[in-house]
Amino acid sequence: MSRSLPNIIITGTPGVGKTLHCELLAERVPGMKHLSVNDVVKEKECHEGYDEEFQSWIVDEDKLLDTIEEQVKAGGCIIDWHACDLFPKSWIDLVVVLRVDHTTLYDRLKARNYPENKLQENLDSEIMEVLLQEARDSYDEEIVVELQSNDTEDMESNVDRIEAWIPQRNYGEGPGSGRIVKEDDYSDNKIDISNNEQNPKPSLWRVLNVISNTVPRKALKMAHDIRQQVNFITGNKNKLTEVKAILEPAIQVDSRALDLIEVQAATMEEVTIDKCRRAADLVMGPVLVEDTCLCFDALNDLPGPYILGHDGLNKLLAGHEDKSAKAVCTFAYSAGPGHEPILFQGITEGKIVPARGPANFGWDPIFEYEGKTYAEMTKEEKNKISHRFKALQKLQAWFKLQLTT
Ligand SMILES: O=c1nc[nH]c2c1ncn2[C@H]1C[C@H](O)[C@@H](COP(=O)(O)OP(=O)(O)OP(=O)(O)O)O1
Ligand SMILES: [Mg+2]
Repeated sequence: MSRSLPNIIITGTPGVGKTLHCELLAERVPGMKHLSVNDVVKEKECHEGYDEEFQSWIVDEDKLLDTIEEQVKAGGCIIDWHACDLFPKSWIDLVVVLRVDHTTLYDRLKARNYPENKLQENLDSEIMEVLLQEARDSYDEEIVVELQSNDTEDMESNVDRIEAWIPQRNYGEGPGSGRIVKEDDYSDNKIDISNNEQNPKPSLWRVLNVISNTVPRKALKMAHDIRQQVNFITGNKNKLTEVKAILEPAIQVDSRALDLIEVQAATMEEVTIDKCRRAADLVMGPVLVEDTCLCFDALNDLPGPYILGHDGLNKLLAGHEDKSAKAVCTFAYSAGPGHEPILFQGITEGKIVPARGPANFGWDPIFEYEGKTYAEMTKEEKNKISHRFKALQKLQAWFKLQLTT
């Protein structure tokens, strides 16, 4: 079906200025209308509800396409959304991907009060050209244009260019019929992505976090599918609670309570590796295990894994001046039976004191760090400085790396 006015997608990372571009263009060009997908999704309820975990409306893509089909087929739509791959190729004549400098984007998102982590994901995504890549993967190369959008001058000139391209022909006659650009017109705007292949492919996790508050169902499903998960094998409920508090929601923590035999070995690393192998064999799948040691400097790192009640621990040090101690946490992750465990260790240095604070978890009341025993701290406080937290930080960094390589 041909149309006298083209359909244009204006896309890009949140904060690049999509909506301003769309509004300006719609004002300038008679017959062209701004179609904000965020608004349509909410007003026409083209969603399957709200995903609390990702803080996003889950877009029902079929319903969205049905809702806008008639309008789009008539032509003259300026489609405003951060995702573009769901619109049928035959509907679209031009895809404009707006780009912005990192510092400018940072300032804009900061002004929108984005939380720091979401802000960082958006910056990463812009740097990694996630949305440009999506546009290039979804449409013929010649209808995808990348334009800089750093200030009002850029915006004016972008809108001029798009406007100048509009009154050309009947659109929708086939691929590339709405070709806009002579390459050299835009050479100054082109970012060299020729070596993009070498960059780690941006993960869907990132793509998803880019999204402000509506998200295609497909993307959400993939995000849930690739969301990282561990099966933490432990007999200790307190450990599990802490591990969940530290890792979730980035990494989902499932658990099985199995009492694993801890072999006595020369080093705590060996103890943990052995425990991890046994666990992997037992559940026949990927596992995470952990072993905690308390090491007293005066006793040459004893008692190590041989932890007693805390009275006993205090008595051990009775004759010693030096009460300094290290809490050492060693996690081991195995991808399954036969896979070599990978270790992540965290150490917090403190000292052993007479018990203070509630006796909820092992030796928490006698391990003092910067004036407070673990037991005197809130959960949040402990989980920011503990041996367990430090080890899990390393684990998280490693998991993140697995996603991008
Ligand atoms: O943050 C901690 N704060 C206080 N006490 C702690 C902590 N972390 C471990 N602990 C205690 C529990 C156990 O008495 C011993 C370590 O033994 P450890 O073998 O690692 O733990 P576990 O046998 O209770 O659980 P698991 O099934 O994971 O082996 O130190
Ligand atoms: Mg144990």
